[in-house]
Amino acid sequence: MAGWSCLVTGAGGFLGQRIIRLLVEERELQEIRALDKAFRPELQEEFSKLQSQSKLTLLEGDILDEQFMKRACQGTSAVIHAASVIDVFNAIPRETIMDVNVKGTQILLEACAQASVPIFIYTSTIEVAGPNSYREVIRDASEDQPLESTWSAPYPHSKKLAEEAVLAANGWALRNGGILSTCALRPMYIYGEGSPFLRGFVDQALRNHGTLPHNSKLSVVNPVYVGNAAWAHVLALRALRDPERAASVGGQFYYIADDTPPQSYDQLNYALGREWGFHLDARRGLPVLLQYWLGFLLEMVSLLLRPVCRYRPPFNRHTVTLLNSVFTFSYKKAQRDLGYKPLFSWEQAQQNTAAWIGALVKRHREAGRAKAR
Ligand SMILES: NC(=O)c1ccc[n+]([C@@H]2O[C@H](COP(=O)([O-])OP(=O)(O)OC[C@H]3O[C@@H](n4cnc5c(N)ncnc54)[C@H](O)[C@@H]3O)[C@@H](O)[C@H]2O)c1
Repeated sequence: MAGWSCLVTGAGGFLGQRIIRLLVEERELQEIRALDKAFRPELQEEFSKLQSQSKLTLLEGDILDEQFMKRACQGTSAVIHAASVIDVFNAIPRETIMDVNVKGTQILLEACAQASVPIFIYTSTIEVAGPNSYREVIRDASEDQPLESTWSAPYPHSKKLAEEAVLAANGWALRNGGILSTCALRPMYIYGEGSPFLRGFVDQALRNHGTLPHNSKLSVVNPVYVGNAAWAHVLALRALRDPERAASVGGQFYYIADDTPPQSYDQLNYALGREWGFHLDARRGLPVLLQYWLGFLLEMVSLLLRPVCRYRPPFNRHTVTLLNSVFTFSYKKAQRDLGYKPLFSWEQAQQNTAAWIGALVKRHREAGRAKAR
């Protein structure tokens, strides 16, 4: 398949950008279409510098726009679908999340069938597998274990439905008589330079004399560095383009982790930020059981207030569970089928991320000094 092209949705996002940066290095890739709702001017400039290596086209638009998606898919050989609305804290209306994550994925699958795009890779999430209870310990789990999120919270629910739709589309007949091959990648929590979650924690700590929140002491997770999560997408693409491997990869899902040591979310933030004087909040938090039932109470308050106003609780049962569970996964299946091996070690990932946090701290201090003048 010499001279092929790839469409990446969500290409302006945290992960999508890294996928684009790796794709430009792929030999034989003639065109990359980077699609997002909007691209920041700095990113546009950065992408324009990549243009010399392969043709990179930016497409700004909504994945819910069927005509736009049909045009975006026309003449492309593969799709990496990373666009999504991520919302753990119920900040975004449920309908928006369901629309973008589920309907958007269905529109894209249909557009691929119409335009005879033979490869579709979906960026799913570990959250489609759970955790469902903070009391259940899941360590080093693999794809053979039947794990499925039972939460009706819009983010995990929508990602689960979208993943199901993608895997069910494996084997679809394409308009040109070809066959669609699909697979889904389920990255762990992703960290690294540009992470919107990490930026939130850093901003919070900067406002709070360097104190990082310490509300997920009990969690044990194995997060993945963004460069490694992006690399897994490139390898999935190579596997589905390889006629010998496509049959075994098509219709499969893969957990994507790396060699980041299992730790709590709090410990991860501390490991990444301690160089800049950040420390964890030393205060004792509420017992998890109490947090859980308080979360339930707050959900009820939000429900009762719905006819009058929109109240967004600071936490709920789902977030308490996410932040307090032992939930770690192995990447052996991705290693076996996709040849996945992390590109970055934990030390490199930590160094890169800490350097980015350092730049945020510096910018914050400079802004403070300018204000004081
Ligand atoms: N960040 C994590 O920890 C994590 C973990 C596991 C899986 N994922 C998955 O990885 C993918 C990328 O996540 P991310 O962390 O880069 O998030 P992100 O928010 O940085 O990127 C998502 C991108 O999708 C775009 N988008 C949203 N709605 C759109 C629409 N209607 N039309 C076009 N573009 C739209 C956004 O503009 C954004 O640039 C998502 O599918 C997410 O579910 C993320």
